[in-house]
Amino acid sequence: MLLERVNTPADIKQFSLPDLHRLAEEIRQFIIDSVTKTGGHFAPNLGVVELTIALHYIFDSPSDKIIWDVGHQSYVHKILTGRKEGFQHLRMYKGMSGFPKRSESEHDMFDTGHASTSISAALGMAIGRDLKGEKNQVIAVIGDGAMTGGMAFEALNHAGHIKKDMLVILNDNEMSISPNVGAISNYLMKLRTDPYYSRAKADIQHLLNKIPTIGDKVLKTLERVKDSLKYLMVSGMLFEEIGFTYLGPIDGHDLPSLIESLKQAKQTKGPVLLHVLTKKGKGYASAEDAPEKFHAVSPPKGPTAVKSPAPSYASIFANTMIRLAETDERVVAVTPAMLSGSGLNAFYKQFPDRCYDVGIAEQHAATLCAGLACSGLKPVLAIYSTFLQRAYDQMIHDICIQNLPVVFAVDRAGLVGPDGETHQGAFDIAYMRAIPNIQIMMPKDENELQHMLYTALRQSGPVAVRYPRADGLGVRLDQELKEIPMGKAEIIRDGKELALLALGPMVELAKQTAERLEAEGIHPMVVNMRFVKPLDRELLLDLAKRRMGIVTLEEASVAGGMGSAVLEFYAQQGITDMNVHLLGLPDQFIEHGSRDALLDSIGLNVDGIAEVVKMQWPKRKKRA
Ligand SMILES: Cc1ncc(C[n+]2csc(CCOP(=O)(O)OP(=O)(O)O)c2C)c(N)n1
Ligand SMILES: CC(=O)[C@@H](O)[C@H](O)COP(=O)(O)O
Ligand SMILES: [Mg+2]
Repeated sequence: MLLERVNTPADIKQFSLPDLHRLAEEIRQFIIDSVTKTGGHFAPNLGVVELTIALHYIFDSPSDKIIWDVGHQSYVHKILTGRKEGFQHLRMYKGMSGFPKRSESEHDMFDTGHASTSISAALGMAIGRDLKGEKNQVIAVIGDGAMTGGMAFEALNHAGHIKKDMLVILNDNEMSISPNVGAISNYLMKLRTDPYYSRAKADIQHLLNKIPTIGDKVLKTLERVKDSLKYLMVSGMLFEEIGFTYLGPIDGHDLPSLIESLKQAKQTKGPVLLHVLTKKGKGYASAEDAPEKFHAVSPPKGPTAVKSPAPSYASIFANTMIRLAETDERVVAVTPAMLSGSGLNAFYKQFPDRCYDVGIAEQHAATLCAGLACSGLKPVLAIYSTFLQRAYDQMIHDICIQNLPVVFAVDRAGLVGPDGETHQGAFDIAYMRAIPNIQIMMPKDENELQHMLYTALRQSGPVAVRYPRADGLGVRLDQELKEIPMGKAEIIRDGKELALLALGPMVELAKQTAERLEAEGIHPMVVNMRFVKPLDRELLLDLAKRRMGIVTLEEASVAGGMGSAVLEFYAQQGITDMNVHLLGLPDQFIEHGSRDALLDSIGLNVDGIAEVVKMQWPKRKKRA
């Protein structure tokens, strides 16, 4: 096995072309065998096997810097840079990350996870190199999906202007997670499929090469002729127009042309964009046929695993959206490239003109919703908590200042697990709560989610409904959707002495903890807070009147979270002697791992909460 001999990129430099082909086959099989066992991003990595081998064959990592946009396609890079063994624990707690991590390897130049950052980072490294008088290469590998992100164009705009030597490799497989969307994607299609342009370009190049050494002047003229022909044949060579040398498109699975093109790119001054055509899922038939389904795969459920009978929150969101859209034609859904992740495929099928996948463009998605609301529609922005971070100013400037009725369906709120720090939905309560006019709620289960969505669409201003990346509790779904009184909490069980104020999935945890404490003579009240903004003032004042201690529970950053809101409330009321303890996500980025392992690691479990309660209220006697 050649792969056994590869522990650093230098190990492949001496390989012959047949060796490199064999290595590609071995790596592809390694990914299939390993990732189908552990779960992880699958089709994207099968699509970049040859590209990554060619990159490490031509460039010298880590002195040459390779940045992987999104980074979900960096498994081949990790295999070639000495981390084969890490795949046994891919994305597991304390195991290898599924994304590039500077802390993991000297070959990982930039931590990624969110899309469209690689060109900016690469340009920064190119400027840094030149200021320090260094000579290394800088390469950004960005997919056609990530290229729909506005930030990518901000970087292209800057790079094309200041003309630093750098290489952008556009890995074009016509897919985002779903089929890629937008005019840029159509443009790339034209470049991909315009045989006339690529043939004529080859003919001209052949002609130029055939003419014995000719004076620079003539060569420059002929180059201009070639370029103007290029312009003529593919109108507005977008990348050339903004200052890049465009190379390609080339077959991203053909090692000789990859190697040849990378050599050419390496010798070309200024910013270069190499357009590489790949097949997402290459080498695994079902992934090639269904790259969306195989974008990421889950580990096989063990023989003993019981399939949860409960639907996922995302599926409840999607089904409720269909119900709401059927009865109100103003309801419109918008998603920034997460159609399947948000569960909206069926909605799109039923309402194709009321469902917009805008590409990886969260800022645009938010302000599009503002425009839709201004025209009297009821837009629902289906967006992951972590990706909503991209649209923070749009929330404030375009939606909340104008107090527009936009519903934010904030999915993946709380710990998402294996995707780690870049994807945990930790901060949305803190970053939304400070914005005037917005209302924020979170259901305790899937039945309450459907009622909250119904309630949110009946509000006259912006509302966020946040829910986790999880299956529901398997509770019965009410047939009739009903309005939940805004700002009204639900007392699950009364109690004495202290109250557990819980949000979302923490309500179930609070109930289990209360049962545990009963046996220890402690009888906590359990409250389903339902709302972060507005808080249930009446409830909080009553707790103060009853001299109750409080433990707040949320799967969100404690800093700025629901607990902070409770503290602020009492402070504003001049009630200064409340015993309030805040539990939630600590002031650190939460790494990858299963959600349960992560909750245990921060003590957000029955044991952890019970410990805090007994510490805070130690005086209870044990039952005789
Ligand atoms: C800002 C942001 N929005 C959404 C996502 C979710 N996401 C992860 S990969 C992906 C598609 C990327 O497509 P492309 O760049 O073409 O890579 P491919 O999977 O095709 O290799 C999306 C939308 C993300 N990582 N970051
Ligand atoms: C890399 C990326 O950002 C997406 O593929 C993300 O991992 C999807 O997350 P879900 O699996 O929660 O839909
Ligand atoms: Mg793609």
